Amino acid sequence: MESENILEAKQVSVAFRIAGKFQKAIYDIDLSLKRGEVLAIVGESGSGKSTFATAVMGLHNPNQTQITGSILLDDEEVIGKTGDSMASIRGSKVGMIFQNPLTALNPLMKIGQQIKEMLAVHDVYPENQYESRIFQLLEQVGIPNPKRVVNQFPHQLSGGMRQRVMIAIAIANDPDLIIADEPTTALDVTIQAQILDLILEIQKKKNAGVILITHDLGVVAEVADTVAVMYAGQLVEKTSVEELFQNPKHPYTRSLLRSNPSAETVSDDLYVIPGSVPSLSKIEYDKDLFLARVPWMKEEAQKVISEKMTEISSNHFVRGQAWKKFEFPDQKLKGGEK
Ligand SMILES: Nc1ncnc2c1ncn2[C@@H]1O[C@H](COP(=O)(O)OP(=O)(O)OP(=O)(O)O)[C@@H](O)[C@H]1O
Repeated sequence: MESENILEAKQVSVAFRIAGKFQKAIYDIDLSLKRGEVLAIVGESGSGKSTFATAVMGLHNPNQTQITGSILLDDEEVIGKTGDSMASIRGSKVGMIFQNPLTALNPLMKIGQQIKEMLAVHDVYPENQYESRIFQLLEQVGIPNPKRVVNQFPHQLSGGMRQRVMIAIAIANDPDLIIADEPTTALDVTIQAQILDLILEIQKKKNAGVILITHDLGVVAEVADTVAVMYAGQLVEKTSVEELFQNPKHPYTRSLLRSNPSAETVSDDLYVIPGSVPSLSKIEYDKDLFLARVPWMKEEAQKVISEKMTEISSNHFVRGQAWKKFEFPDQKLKGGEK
């Protein structure tokens, strides 16, 4: 029987070998995703979102990376799998859409051939169906004139068309989980909504799970069911999209929401989080990671951040206790909110 959760990640940590020693980039990530749902992972650049996604895909170099914990994809353990055994999962159970199609696609190979290679790695479709499947996919992702496109190279297509091709490759073998890592960042604003709609259309049709990695909280509000906020390699808050926007708790989440342009913030009041995510060598988990980023947190609150996530209400998880004492400094907001 199909398991309800397509992804079940428990206590996932990833460390990279840097200058001869392993340094952790993500710590004890617990995340799960049901079929048919969209999980958004948000956080600033360097917070560890892609490192987690790459672990789910089994794409980290095993000689340079230590991964611990458990990642079940449709009940099958991914951690520890390499080579052919991982390749057979990748593509058939999980497909990934990368930020930049130009670097993800092979510049020297025709589009049709690239899709065919993906089909050939798996036994989902028999060889005599490859050609019809390629055309079916190109049509599904909205490529006009697929007959011409199969014989073209990536550089001959526009950015939006390249991203559509990458989506076709990612879904070629009908994966149950689609990971989209900033799938629209490299595209023109006008094309962004079309690509996002396409991903969601495919997701609904297949009842697939989607992990959407994005900086764009507007997109999150629109499409996500669950949101996980990451900072410096840890999850700091995880809950339903409604709860996150209506009742954010962690000081870092609240700073992120304040720093995003939205209907509620007057543009002059847009908050800028000071500093940036610390580099791996500077992350010290026995010290307060948030001090530099949320500087007005009360002194006692700064001391009580623990490393544990607690379920503060049904399905609402927050790291530490500091949120209980956190107050934003006065900021002018529309509607007189303080
Ligand atoms: N292969 C690697 N070797 C060493 N360090 C790495 C490697 N990949 C990522 N890192 C480091 O791990 C941390 C997390 O990076 P990651 O790319 O996962 O963040 P991110 O949240 O996805 O950022 P972005 O939004 O910019 O993609 C960063 O400090 C990054 O420099």
